[in-house]
Amino acid sequence: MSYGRCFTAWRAAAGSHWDDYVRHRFVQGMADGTLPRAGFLNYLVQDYRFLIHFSRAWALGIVKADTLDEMRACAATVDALINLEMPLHIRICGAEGITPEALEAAEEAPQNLAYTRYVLESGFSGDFLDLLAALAPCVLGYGEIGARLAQEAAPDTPYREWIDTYAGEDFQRACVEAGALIDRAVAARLGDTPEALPRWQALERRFATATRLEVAFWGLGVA
Ligand SMILES: Cc1ncc(C[n+]2csc(CCO)c2C)c(N)n1
Repeated sequence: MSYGRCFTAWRAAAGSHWDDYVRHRFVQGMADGTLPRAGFLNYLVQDYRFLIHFSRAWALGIVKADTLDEMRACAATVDALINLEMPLHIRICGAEGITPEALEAAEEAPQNLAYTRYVLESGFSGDFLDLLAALAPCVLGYGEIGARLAQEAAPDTPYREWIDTYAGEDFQRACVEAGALIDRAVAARLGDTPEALPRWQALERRFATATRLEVAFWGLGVA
């Protein structure tokens, strides 16, 4: 599965941080079923707050966009996050005995603070491309993880629902669209050979930083 030209280049520039993210012990534990449930639940509770901030970050994308096409893509992601992913999270947590009140009351972990505020800050002080570079590892990394685990995971892993969500057609299509949005946005602002510009390295660095923050976030779920 290809998520576009910029993603392919930024992922390569992130070097070993990318593999640390998509092949993290947490991910491998979901694949073989050995990830302890308590760790997964701690991750889920933190992820609830994370998704609220990411909804805000995509909404900031609407503010920072230059064209209706870009605004529409960001608005569609905000809608999917708030009206599809958040209710799913609340349902999965509910099935585990975690009430919406408990989700609301949970204290935000430093790893969560660092990552979500880094992404929001990228958008506040930067432009649309800075924001997209900071947002990209989240969407496209989970797309890559879902697609791989759908092939490699143990048939009886208790994390099958999580894997199927991110491996599924709907989410994979959203990843292809996010990759295409990034490619279009970069081409419109930086032209056809963006790799030659100093700006490109700053975007690569932002992508790599967000990737490192994803690695730290998995740490919330493993002892
Ligand atoms: C720590 C963490 N990283 C990535 C995701 C996945 N994710 C978060 S928002 C979104 C949709 C558009 O950005 C997706 C796919 C997650 N749930 N938690």
